[in-house]
Amino acid sequence: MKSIAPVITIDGPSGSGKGTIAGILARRLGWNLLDSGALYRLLAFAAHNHGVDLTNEELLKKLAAHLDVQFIAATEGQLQRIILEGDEVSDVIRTESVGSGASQVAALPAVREALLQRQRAFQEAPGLVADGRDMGTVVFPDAPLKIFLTASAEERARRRYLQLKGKVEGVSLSSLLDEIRARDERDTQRAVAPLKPAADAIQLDSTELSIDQVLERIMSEIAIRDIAG
Ligand SMILES: Nc1ncnc2c1ncn2[C@@H]1O[C@H](COP(=O)(O)OP(=O)(O)OP(=O)(O)O)[C@@H](O)[C@H]1O
Ligand SMILES: Nc1ccn([C@H]2C[C@H](O)[C@@H](COP(=O)(O)O)O2)c(=O)n1
Repeated sequence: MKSIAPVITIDGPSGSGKGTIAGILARRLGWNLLDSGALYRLLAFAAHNHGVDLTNEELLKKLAAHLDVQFIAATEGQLQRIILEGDEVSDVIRTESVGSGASQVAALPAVREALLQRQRAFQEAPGLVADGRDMGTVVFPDAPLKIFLTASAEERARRRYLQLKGKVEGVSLSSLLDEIRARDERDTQRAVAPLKPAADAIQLDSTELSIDQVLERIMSEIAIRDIAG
């Protein structure tokens, strides 16, 4: 009988630290990693390249179903790499404007449906750490550990500012805060798979916590559940 690999889901708003924590956790456990936000970002980026309007649900659904993407797992000293249609796009999909486009296409039911199986295919042995907005509520509802990671909008904007300062020209704290609030509004208010904690999720506010403190809390939940062997 095929055994089902365990999944740890980490959902939460933009800038709460999901991707950072999920990446470290996956490496520490030796598990697979699903950065589901990257799929929505890739779709928005590909739509822009192919001249597809971000409101054209029918065309976006087709594009999502045929997205030619490759995730190359992180190695010692090298972060995960993402290849779209043969080109490395790991960095270019991380801008706030691609994030905003991703948030728009993510509100379309046909797009979410088209990406569902692609996300579930990441559930392979020995286990999966999946981060996004609906990992615990929709994509992996049976996950044995679900984390809902938050932080205040001000702290998330501050973190993003520190991340982008010196790399992106003209970045400002107040515009980042506005963009984060707009994205929160769209992600929590949409009709399909809105951002919300699963009923059985552990809620973790990281506003006052360091990355190591967040990891420590999650590792203790993993130990309590005995899910990582
Ligand atoms: N607890 C923390 N304390 C301080 N900085 C943090 C913490 N967690 C994450 N960060 C930093 O905040 C920034 C945003 O984190 P990250 O990209 O992981 O957020 P995210 O929730 O995945 O965002 P998005 O959903 O937009 O991809 C990164 O620079 C990261 O190093
Ligand atoms: N499971 C997911 C993951 C992401 N999205 C949407 C909403 C986000 O604003 C956008 C970009 O995600 P990020 O890379 O910032 O995590 O994609 C979603 O709806 N569901």
